[in-house]
Amino acid sequence: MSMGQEVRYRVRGGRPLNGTAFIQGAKNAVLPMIGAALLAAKGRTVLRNVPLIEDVHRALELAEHIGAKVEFHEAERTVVIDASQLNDPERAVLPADIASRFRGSVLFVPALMHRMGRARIEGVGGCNLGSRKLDFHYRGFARLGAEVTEDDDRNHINIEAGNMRGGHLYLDTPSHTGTENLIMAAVLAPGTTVIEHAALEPEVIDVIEFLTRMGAKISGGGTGFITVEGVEELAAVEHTIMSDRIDAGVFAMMAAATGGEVSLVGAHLEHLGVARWKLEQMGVEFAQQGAVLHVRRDAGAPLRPINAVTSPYPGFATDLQSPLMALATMAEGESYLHEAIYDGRFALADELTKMGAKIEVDGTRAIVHGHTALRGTPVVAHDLRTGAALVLAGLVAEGETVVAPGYLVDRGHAQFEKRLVALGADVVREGTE
Ligand SMILES: CC(=O)N[C@H]1[C@@H](OP(=O)(O)OP(=O)(O)OC[C@H]2O[C@@H](n3ccc(=O)[nH]c3=O)[C@H](O)[C@@H]2O)O[C@H](CO)[C@@H](O)[C@@H]1O
Ligand SMILES: C=C(OP(=O)(O)O)C(=O)O
Repeated sequence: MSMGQEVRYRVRGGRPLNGTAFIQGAKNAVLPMIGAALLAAKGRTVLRNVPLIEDVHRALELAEHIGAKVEFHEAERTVVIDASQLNDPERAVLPADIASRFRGSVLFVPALMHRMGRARIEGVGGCNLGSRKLDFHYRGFARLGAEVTEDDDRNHINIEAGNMRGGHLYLDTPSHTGTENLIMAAVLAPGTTVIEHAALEPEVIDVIEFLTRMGAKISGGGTGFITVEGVEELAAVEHTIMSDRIDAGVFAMMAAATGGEVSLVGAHLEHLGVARWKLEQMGVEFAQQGAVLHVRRDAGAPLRPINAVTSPYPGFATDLQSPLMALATMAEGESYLHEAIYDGRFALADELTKMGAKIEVDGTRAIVHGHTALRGTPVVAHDLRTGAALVLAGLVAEGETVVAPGYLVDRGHAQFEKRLVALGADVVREGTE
């Protein structure tokens, strides 16, 4: 990593978004798939529609660090992974300097356990959203036969895989990466594994499809009750990653905020779950035209306020709660938001307040008093979705909004500046990482 000037997004508001945007491949599908590709002891995996985001760069660095050969053909959005040489247990380490920059690093643990017999986790990152534990993951690995211990002095986690075998697992809440990680831990463990209270997110289904193509035996995806029959080995295969529903939701809300009309290539309305209905109630019009989602909002009609509570899929996605809060500042009346997944996602309220919004926060509930005119000012992206939400706010604010650190936006949105400029926005991304 070269340390240049910090990346920031400079946004000047007042232009409606119009035209066509390409929705990227899903961040939350590609990260587990890179982890899954490392389970294949022979051959080369080809992943298509890979988003050009920082989290993917970190994941590929991590894959190389543990001994995989990786090619990222960026123009083709294609990653080729050869994991045949993962045989040095000394390298079965997730070092803090890479792994603490993204949460998806924890998705490498099953491959380390199965291929190298052990895993050492020196750090796991991701967005700073309050308390985010990994206890479901570790408890599940232990029930499958691994020995999980923590270094008292440094908070490092050591996992000895030993003889893994199927087991009966459950999740306290339907954790997204928890479900993926337990499936990946079970696919090569002899015997039958049952995972109760599993996540239903479309990305989890896409990961199950990918693993199934590799030769895994998984049933019950999308039902909350998953059964895995362990197999002896998995093959390297080709897979095209589904489109990113959060990226699609952000672009739809940007079109709504600015009173524009956009075609989102690759976006699927059914993947938005409850978010679709909430946005329609606010006055956003959707039309699915085959594999293209058309979104418009009549600039002459006021945006209506909304109530939303975040919950696992198909509930309102927590990752869309931040842009919804920004959009709610533009609605005529009081909106109520309840963040039921994370206890630290309302740092955005203070940043929007700097721009002129009126938001009352009480723990994990917020009331947004709209409509308020927003004005541009320097604001802090505390996490990825806060960053995207502040860019959204900047698109309607008077004057210039400067959003930093831009790295957090780049963690999850590919070529954000280019795609927004193509829609007519005045956005400049400056600085280098
Ligand atoms: C890389 C990835 O896919 N990230 C997504 C994934 O994160 P991630 O998979 O980390 O989110 P989870 O679904 O696991 O988290 C849900 C809740 O469960 C808690 N929890 C989770 C695991 C655990 O072992 N113990 C525990 O207490 C978390 O702190 C959180 O409050 O799903 C989130 C919820 O849809 C999204 O916001 C993230 O974008
Ligand atoms: C919380 C998010 O990501 P991560 O789980 O990778 O931190 C997110 O995508 O908004």
